[in-house]
Amino acid sequence: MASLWSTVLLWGAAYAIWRSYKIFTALKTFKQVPKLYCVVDPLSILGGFVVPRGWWNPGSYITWGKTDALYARRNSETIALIPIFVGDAMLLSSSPEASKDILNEPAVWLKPKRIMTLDLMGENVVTCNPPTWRKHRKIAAPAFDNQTFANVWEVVIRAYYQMIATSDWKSEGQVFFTSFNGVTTRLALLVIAACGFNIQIDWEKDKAATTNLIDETVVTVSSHLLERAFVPRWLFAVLPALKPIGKAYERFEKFLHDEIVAKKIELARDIKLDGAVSNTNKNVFGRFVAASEREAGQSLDTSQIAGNLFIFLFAGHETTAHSLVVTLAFLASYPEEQERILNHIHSVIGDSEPVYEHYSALVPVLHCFYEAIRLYPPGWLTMREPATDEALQAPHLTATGEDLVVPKGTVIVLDTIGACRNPRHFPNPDAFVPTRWAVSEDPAAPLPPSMDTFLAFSSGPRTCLGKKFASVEAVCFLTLLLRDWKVELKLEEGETVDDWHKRILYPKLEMTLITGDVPLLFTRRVKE
Ligand code: HEM
Repeated sequence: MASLWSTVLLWGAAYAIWRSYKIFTALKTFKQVPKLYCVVDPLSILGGFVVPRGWWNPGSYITWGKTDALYARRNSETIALIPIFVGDAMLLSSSPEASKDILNEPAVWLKPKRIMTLDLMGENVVTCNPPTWRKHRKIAAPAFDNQTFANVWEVVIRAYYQMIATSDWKSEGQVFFTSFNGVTTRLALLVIAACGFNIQIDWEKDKAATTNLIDETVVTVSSHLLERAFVPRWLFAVLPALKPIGKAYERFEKFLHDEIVAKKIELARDIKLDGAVSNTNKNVFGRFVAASEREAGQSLDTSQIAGNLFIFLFAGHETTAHSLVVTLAFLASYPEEQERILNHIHSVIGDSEPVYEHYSALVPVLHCFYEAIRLYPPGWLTMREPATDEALQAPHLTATGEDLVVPKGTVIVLDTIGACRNPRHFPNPDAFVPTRWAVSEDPAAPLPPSMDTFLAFSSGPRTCLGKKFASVEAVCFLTLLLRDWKVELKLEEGETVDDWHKRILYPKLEMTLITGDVPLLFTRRVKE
């Protein structure tokens, strides 16, 4: 027994000396920036799930409502997080300029290994680094073009009319949803399934067994990514609660592989017939496989194509759904903004149905979406690490004003919440002001924020591939919904709009940022 104790003590002492050395080195390395001590690396599984949030865990500092004070109080837009017991020191920055410089050089500032957990069905454009990333991006980018966006518009219109034909919306003039999140989640799923994979799912669950199975599979796969990414695979075969998730993933992967093989055969047949690889598919899936086949010698294999298609499902579903529900929550909170947008919608579409050609004229609707994403960015952080020691320079980046030297392999967390509420770039940062995105006719008025330093869709060569996909979806849905329905909050007795926001919109920071259930009241507008 005594020898067990002495072994434990010996190992404990060795660990303590090693940790002290690591902490000492980190303090020396990051001398230009303020420090924040934490129990464990806040972005590790331990930091995220085991150590509860609180002052003892700086996970809570990267959380809601704290970031402005975090940086302002320390007079620095970068902070070093120093874990005492487990993990490596990392930097946290809300500097839009430094983020822009980092994101502009994807071959220098790499995505860290921990992001690779999203390689669930194969290597893909989101997770890999240059030079492999260039190959994925070159093939994926053409799949997101005007033909795809026009298809997104058509699919949203179809989904909207299916939605308002359901019993929920048929009641006398007013509809109250205790959680509108379910509605936007269904919309985003239908759109990504149809435009991404050519899977046509109806708004209401189909009675036919085959359609229902596809619907269930897509819903299960897209809503259990966190478990699939972090829970060991063998547990999906053992634990009853995880078995249906494991099965859905297997089904979906098989479905993707079968479809890819079928598409490749179809394309090969087309080449034989007219010598060209078809590019007439409206959905991302068909365009993606065709783009890959055109890259003779550089094409992606079946698992890489499946990996990319799967990641589009993840990237395009929850993000868009939550952004839409938050936009509606803000428009319900600011009736005068809603009225302004409604007048604009009428001025653009008149009495006709909105068509994709209206999209660019509906830019004030898009600005509401941008402003909601600025305040509640679904991609709430971005991580990078330099391939070699790198120096960064930006206003207020460090407390001393010196350059920030980031040693090779150090993770820098680009704090999107902090950057999107940075008062130097967004005056009155916590307020919902969609007009800040518009170019004013008054030459003396400030310019709208630059897209290069707006991090909600990231920026630079790796900017979100689905930015316009999501924007078209949002503008079309908001245009239809606001044209036909007035959206309002239902405040509790004595509650202010601010109180409602704190109660309802307080977000959870998981793989993406999501709010609590958003209750909204819709009143049918009377046609004049
Ligand atoms: C409101 C909706 C969306 C938001 C806020 C959003 C945000 C982001 C952000 C912040 C990134 C950068 C991630 C990083 O570098 O770590 C990103 C990348 C990406 N997004 Fe989106 N996204 C949205 C919708 C979509 C949609 C609809 C799709 C596809 C259908 C999509 C596909 C992608 C892809 C493929 C990348 C990786 C690009 C690359 O690394 O080259 N996103 N998105």
